[in-house]
Amino acid sequence: ASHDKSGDELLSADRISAVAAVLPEWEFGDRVIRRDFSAPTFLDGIAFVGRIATEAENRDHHPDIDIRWRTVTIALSTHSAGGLTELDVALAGAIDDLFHEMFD
Ligand SMILES: C[C@H](O)[C@H](O)[C@H]1CNC2=NC(N)=NC(=O)C2=N1
Repeated sequence: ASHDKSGDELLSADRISAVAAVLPEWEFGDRVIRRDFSAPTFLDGIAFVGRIATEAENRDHHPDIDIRWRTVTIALSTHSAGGLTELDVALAGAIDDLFHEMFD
């Protein structure tokens, strides 16, 4: 599983600043990152969430998901570490790629 020792180390402050530069659309909170995605339609949003779910299962790393009509809000944190780890960074990038692949 991806939650072995290497994936569960909390990101350093330097690493968080570097990550913020490569994930500009994501909002960095204390211990969590969050992004709102605006899908073309409600059903597109649901399909997007379906793809995210498969990606999350494949990685054994799961986002918190909120769906309000066409807006899908994704929040990522590593619960077992109590904050942000490389697992969150990797999944955020994969979700950004999915969104572009589906709707660009
Ligand atoms: C047993 C399983 O590996 C763990 O419960 C995983 C599942 N998915 C997870 N997802 C997230 N976001 N944080 C975790 O700590 C986590 N733990």
